[in-house]
Amino acid sequence: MLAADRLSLVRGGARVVDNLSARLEPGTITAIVGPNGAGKSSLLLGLAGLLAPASGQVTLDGSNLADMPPRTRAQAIGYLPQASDIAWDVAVENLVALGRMPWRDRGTEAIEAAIAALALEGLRQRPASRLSGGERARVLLARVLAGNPRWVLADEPLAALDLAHQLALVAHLRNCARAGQGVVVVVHDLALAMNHADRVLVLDGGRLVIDGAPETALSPEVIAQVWGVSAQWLGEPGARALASGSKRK
Ligand SMILES: Nc1ncnc2c1ncn2[C@@H]1O[C@H](COP(=O)(O)OP(=O)(O)OP(=O)(O)O)[C@@H](O)[C@H]1O
Repeated sequence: MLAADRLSLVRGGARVVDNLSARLEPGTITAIVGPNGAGKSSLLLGLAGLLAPASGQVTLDGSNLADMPPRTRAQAIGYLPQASDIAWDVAVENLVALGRMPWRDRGTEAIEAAIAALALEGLRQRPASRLSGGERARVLLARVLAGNPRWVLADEPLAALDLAHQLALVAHLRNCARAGQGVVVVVHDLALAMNHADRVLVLDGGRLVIDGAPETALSPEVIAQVWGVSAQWLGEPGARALASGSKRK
């Protein structure tokens, strides 16, 4: 269990996550959603133990993350930052292999599994600095998955992907969850959260507005309140589309 307990985070002197409590379950996919600047990325950093709490705490299976040796924490929690660039001219397969750093082993099996999961076989030898945005996103996620973390925390992993790769990645994250890993993703696409998450945390202005099943957390009332948009869900459960109307505020 990864839990935030009355967590507040401060960046640039401002409180960007405010007194937030949530208990995240392994074996599930949790989506964090909210408008721009709501504090989603900051919360993910806090949950990964990469942004120290101003107050409150984050615990992993009851232990305070802040007290955990960085290597132990990195073995347990894999973190994928939002749209990162790759500066080095390292080959894709070597970059994915860097995901084994917390373990200090070769971890060939885990690396091959990650390469296969993100369909990177054809790109193995390509210099990572010469990839498209979507390819880069897949390589960086493969690096996280190669570490076989118990928790996968990914900041907008789907944003740069085309539809086919989005669906493939969602299917892979579902497999991770089925295998017992905890998956936490920041997403902007509310339909992705509605259709594929087990649970949704809605943030606004650093505060947790609602935390619940997608149907509840992403009701038209919540969407109107948080995004200021009149919208309704169309279609069947698991294949819903959001029909948005006018901006309400
Ligand atoms: N490095 C930083 N230093 C200071 N303030 C920051 C920093 N990064 C983000 N912030 C501020 O923290 C607040 C929350 O930002 P955060 O990136 O967590 O929001 P977000 O919900 O992920 O936004 P987005 O949807 O735009 O990615 C914003 O007001 C932002 O300006």
